[in-house]
Amino acid sequence: MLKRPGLRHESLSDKIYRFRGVLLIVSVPLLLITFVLFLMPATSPSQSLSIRKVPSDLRSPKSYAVIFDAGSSGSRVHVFCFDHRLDLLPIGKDLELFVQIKPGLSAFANDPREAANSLVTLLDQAQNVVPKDLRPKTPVRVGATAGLRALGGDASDRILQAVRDLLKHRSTLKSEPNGVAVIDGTQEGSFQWVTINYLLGNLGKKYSNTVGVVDLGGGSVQMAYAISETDVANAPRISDGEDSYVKEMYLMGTKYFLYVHSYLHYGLLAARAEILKVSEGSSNPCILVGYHGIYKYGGEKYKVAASPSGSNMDECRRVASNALKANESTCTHMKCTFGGVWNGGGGDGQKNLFVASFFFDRAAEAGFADPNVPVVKVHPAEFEEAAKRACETKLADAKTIYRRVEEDNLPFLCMDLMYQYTLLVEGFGLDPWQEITLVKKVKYGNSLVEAAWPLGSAIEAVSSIT
Ligand SMILES: O=c1[nH]cnc2c1ncn2[C@@H]1O[C@H](COP(=O)(O)OP(=O)(O)O)[C@@H](O)[C@H]1O
Ligand SMILES: [Ca+2]
Repeated sequence: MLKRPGLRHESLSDKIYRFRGVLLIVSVPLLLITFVLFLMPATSPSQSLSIRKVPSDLRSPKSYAVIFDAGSSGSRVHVFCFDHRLDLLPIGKDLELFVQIKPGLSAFANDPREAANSLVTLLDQAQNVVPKDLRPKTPVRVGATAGLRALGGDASDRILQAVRDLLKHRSTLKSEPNGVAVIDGTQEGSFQWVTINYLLGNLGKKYSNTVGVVDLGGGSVQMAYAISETDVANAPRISDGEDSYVKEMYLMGTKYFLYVHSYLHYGLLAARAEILKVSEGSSNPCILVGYHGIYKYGGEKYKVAASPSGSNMDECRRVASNALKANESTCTHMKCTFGGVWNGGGGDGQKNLFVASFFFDRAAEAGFADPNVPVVKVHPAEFEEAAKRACETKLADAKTIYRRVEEDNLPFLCMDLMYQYTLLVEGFGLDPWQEITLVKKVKYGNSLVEAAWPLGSAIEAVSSIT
């Protein structure tokens, strides 16, 4: 595991004896370097964050953080307030300020100013809950996820620049050098893991007592869980430019090795496009009968046509599975999820899985999770059962049966639920009857806090203030 470059001592010549003074001078720094290398792990997981409690005398008793989540389907702002022990303090009657709007920044691809302006109401509300004197000390971050990731290049840079300008002119909060940026998927996944484990009170415990997380966004899906140090050695080497599979983190005095991977284009809304591509040119077996239209995603348009005989769960499963490329891609690692991605090796850090975002939303809309209960235990099989029911429904009837589903989403209900089942079981290799926890919010003290990555980012932002 550890690199220990040894010093070779050979007692072969008088020369060495003659130059012993020089050797002594050279060997002291060499020994020091050897000692430093000895302390470093041989495999070098990319380090992501280091969170520690800061003694109260080093900082004010309260620290605020303002985190914007520029998601692919909407923008949100979260404001948190921490005490010196890094516990959450109330903001008003809640433990966070959380406000959201739709659509996300990527919907304004051709108009960066308009994109930035869409954040104004969020910014004003966020700033208003931070006491005036603390604003210049309060970090503000804007993390854009899959929407801008997929947009890429110039368009994304221009939007981010417009957001920087907005913050500069309209806020007195503290900007960090790289505070407005597209965050990479592994960061998003690890922040999500930190959020949930922080709220559950798991940080500082052994890795085997933490929970794993899956976050199904619109554009991408992330999985993250802690693995043992011995499993780190099994992590496949990755080529330049790829994200490393393992992040090393120091949280509340404990070192964790986090397996984390983000799958771009496999968020729920992006996957619709992938599934429609599989059936391109003909009808799609996942679409509720009675629907013909266009699906727009990421600046592209896809023809959507239901099969005249209606949607069919088994055929829908086939196209969903096809879109996931679960079986066809070559897996060069011991075990893969899909698309040739290492599965992390499993283990105790994954036995409890907290599954968030669209998994929760669709389960609630399909009627097998209570939308008013923020944490619900279910089995992947329930997504399949719900898919079966949805796939047997005609669009004309769906409106009255599924009152919680937004009209635009109705034609896709069979597809969404079947995709979610396929992703969990074929993609991530879960047992259909394994218990998983759907999560929207987590109880912390007497309040509920959003189970989303911004809290992890806020914790990092305030713990680096000294
Ligand atoms: O802070 C949050 N609280 C609750 N749900 C959230 C939050 N952030 C995102 N979501 C859920 O995530 C899904 C949308 O994902 P998003 O727009 O963030 O896509 P992305 O993560 O792929 O960019 C929706 O189901 C939305 O309700
Ligand atoms: Ca998200």
